[in-house]
Amino acid sequence: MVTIALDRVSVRLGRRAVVEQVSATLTPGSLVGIIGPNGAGKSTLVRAMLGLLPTTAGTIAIDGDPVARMPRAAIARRIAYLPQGQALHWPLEVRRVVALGRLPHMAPLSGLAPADAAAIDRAIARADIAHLAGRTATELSGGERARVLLARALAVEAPALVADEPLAALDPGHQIDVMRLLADEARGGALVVAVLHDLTMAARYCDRLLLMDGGRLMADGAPMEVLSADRLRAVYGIRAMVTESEAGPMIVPLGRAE
Ligand SMILES: Nc1ncnc2c1ncn2[C@@H]1O[C@H](COP(=O)(O)OP(=O)(O)OP(=O)(O)O)[C@@H](O)[C@H]1O
Repeated sequence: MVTIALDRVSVRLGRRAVVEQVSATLTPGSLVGIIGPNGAGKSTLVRAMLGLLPTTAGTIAIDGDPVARMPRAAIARRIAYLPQGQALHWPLEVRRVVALGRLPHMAPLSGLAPADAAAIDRAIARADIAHLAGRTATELSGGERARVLLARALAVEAPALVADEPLAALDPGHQIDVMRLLADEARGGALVVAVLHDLTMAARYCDRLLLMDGGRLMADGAPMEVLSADRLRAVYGIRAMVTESEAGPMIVPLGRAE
């Protein structure tokens, strides 16, 4: 189980204040969506949570330990990370890419143990890429590559998963599969944090949404409390239909707000 506690977190990049005074406690067993317009500071916030960027003020703690003082490998074992839009540069076989997810558990220069192989198999099955396992990673489509990288993050089998735009490049069927998978991880006790742009998916599958704008946390709560038409107008500058369908909530952008 992992809890990530953010206390008045601010991050500056260069001279720009990108995240300002964000406080939230993210608890195990929940799927937390981070939403907000382009440039709102979502990726910066998640990178700070993982200790990849220093905070300029405030503190971030993982299970009470300040991230700033945790060794990188210890964080990597606690929180699996699927970065935004990551490229694959080496012509590795897909299974070997997924196997990289086991690195945080391996001693230097040691090979894969049977437990590692089993975790890799589980991740390949869950990300629905068994048919790609023998392919060369650099020769995949954008959506196939995205699922391989998700499998690599799942192979860590960490108690928390942070996924930055895990739906980008996926077709509608695989978007649903991935949201279900993230929700299942949370039902199993994991803390799952996902940066999302699809508001319907966010509303349907997330337990809680953090809405960011201009580096600030504008709303934090149950999806349909956060996603009011007024707030979507104020934050995204859109007119949107917010409604319930038999399949769950639906948020349909209708146009730019006048
Ligand atoms: N290295 C940097 N130096 C200065 N500003 C930066 C740097 N990296 C990002 N920024 C700025 O910080 C702001 C937040 O960026 P961030 O990537 O966190 O936004 P985001 O909410 O994830 O956006 P998107 O939805 O477009 O991915 C943006 O205005 C961006 O231009």
